[in-house]
Amino acid sequence: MVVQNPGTPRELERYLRPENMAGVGFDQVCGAAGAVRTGAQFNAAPQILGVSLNPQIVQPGDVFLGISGAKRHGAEFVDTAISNGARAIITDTAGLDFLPEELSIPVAVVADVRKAAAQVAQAVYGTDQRSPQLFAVTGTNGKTTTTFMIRAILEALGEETGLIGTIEMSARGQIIPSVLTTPESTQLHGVLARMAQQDVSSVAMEVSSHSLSYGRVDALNFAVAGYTNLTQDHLDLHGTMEDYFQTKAQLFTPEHSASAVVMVDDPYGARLAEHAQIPTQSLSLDENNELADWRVTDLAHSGLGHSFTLRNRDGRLLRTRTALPGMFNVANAALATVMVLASGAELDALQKALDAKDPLSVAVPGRMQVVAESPVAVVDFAHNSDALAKALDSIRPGANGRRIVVFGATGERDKTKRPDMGAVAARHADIVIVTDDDPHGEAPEPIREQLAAGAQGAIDTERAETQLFNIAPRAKAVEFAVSLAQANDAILVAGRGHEVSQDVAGIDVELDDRVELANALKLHGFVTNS
Ligand SMILES: CC(=O)N[C@H]1[C@@H](OP(=O)(O)OP(=O)(O)OC[C@H]2O[C@@H](n3ccc(=O)[nH]c3=O)[C@H](O)[C@@H]2O)O[C@H](CO)[C@@H](O)[C@@H]1O[C@H](C)C(=O)N[C@@H](C)C(=O)N[C@H](CCC(=O)O)C(=O)O
Ligand SMILES: Nc1ncnc2c1ncn2[C@@H]1O[C@H](COP(=O)(O)OP(=O)(O)OP(=O)(O)O)[C@@H](O)[C@H]1O
Repeated sequence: MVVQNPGTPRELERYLRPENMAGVGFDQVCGAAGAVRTGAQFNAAPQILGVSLNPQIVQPGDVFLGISGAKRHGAEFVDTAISNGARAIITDTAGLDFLPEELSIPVAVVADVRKAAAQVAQAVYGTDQRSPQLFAVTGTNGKTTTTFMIRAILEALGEETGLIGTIEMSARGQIIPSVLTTPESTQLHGVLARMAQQDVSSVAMEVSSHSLSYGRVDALNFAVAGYTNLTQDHLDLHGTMEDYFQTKAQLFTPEHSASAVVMVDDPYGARLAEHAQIPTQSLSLDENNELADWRVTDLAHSGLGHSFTLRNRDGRLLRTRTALPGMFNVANAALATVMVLASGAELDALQKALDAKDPLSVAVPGRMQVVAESPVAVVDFAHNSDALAKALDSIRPGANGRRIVVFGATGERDKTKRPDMGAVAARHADIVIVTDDDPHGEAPEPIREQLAAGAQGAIDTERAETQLFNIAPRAKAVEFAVSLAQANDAILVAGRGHEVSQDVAGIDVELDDRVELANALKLHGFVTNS
């Protein structure tokens, strides 16, 4: 079954199951997860065909995992799970209180259902027996881009590949829409078993800090884990940068990964490499960093892209290029290349694949996507300070041209980053237009005001020449940016990248920055690339 556009989460969930499941006895599943059967009346041990922790999308034959969430307990929804075909439930002691006295399916109890979920899924889907080789990429920025590059290199080497990440999942080129950056463990083991059935040999996967916090990647063994960088984001979940770092660091332990490649150009990367618990190769963009195992040297810029040499301390070298703009994409390209090498690829074969197929120039939807050349008009996914600064530095206006930026901030997510995003925009752009991103359930005006206050602070103290505007809705802000632009300017529309809708108070409104920007450019008489 090829799912190009699953219409609902239920259809997607159905796809994430391997085909022709023989089933595993519930007692065997409980044994694997350390779950203890409870209730004398529950003697049956049904065959389990799948796993879900979302009662709404339980599939017939599933074991339903009733987790204790931040807002609700999943066991509250056991009736929904049963009506969708759940054959058994595993929950915690708190969950038992929500179960009706007369229950038609067997129950087992574990101390922590989230932790047990990966073991349950592994037992049901047999991923301990058969799974593709896994590449994990973590870090604040660059995960999606690096995984796209790893997939492209592996394909250039002739492998059948899979991808799991923010934009999409894919198996042998078939696109499977993605809901989370890193899916729930219950879904991950299912999709990996499915990929193994399709003879996918290697999978490049994004590992978010949320997924490490919630144990979504437990019971997976990564051949190579890659670290991009760590800068401020997600403090709503982590509270402090130290907690954020320690969460990411879990990936670089024998429990999760066999080997690692770490960019050591930020202090957290340096710490990670220094205290490595698994074989780790360090990588730096600084050609003078003699402590790094791999360095980027002989950097040359051509057009928007770059060519460079990856040089190891032991004398090995690879010459390659990426057409993607921004020095950060050199970092992503270098990381992807060294990760593939660390997985055992031969240097000569890799060099030939890089030369023949140019895999590091792979287009990544909504990442530094160039919509027009004059003015330079770019849509990018930058949604934190570091990415915004780097994306703005990467767009080059012509002589005497200005940088114009349009951006917002997501509602109900890390609010602490907003003032700094505003300040960064004011420092790196000449015209700053704050607008809406995904407000979710938050009122959009205060979000814009917090961004604008940050920008105003930097204007008052550092850069009086920057002009600031606060404009909503987003389409109007984009059109306003273009109305101000001259042919030698550069416009960056940041924050939403590949996304095609905006979540306003729980309602998805159609909105694609690439379409809005192209339409506005045409309206004002500019030529676009589409
Ligand atoms: C903040 C966060 O990550 N929340 C996750 C967390 O939610 P929670 O603890 O609040 O769960 P809850 O809403 O109390 O629900 C508990 C249980 O009751 C069930 N329930 C709940 C309510 C209801 O009406 N009906 C119902 O059945 C739920 O299905 C669940 O089984 O546990 C849920 C179940 O495991 C996750 O689905 C949920 O992820 C939500 C969807 C989410 O948006 N997560 C994002 C932030 C995330 O994980 N993002 C990262 C990338 C971040 C980045 O880099 O930008 C990712 O990997 O995608
Ligand atoms: N190595 C990097 N360092 C800093 N910024 C980067 C890097 N790579 C990409 N970026 C910036 O971050 C944005 C997001 O890139 P990408 O989607 O590859 O990262 P991500 O880690 O997957 O992000 P997210 O977790 O939010 O989906 C890009 O649009 C770009 O502006």
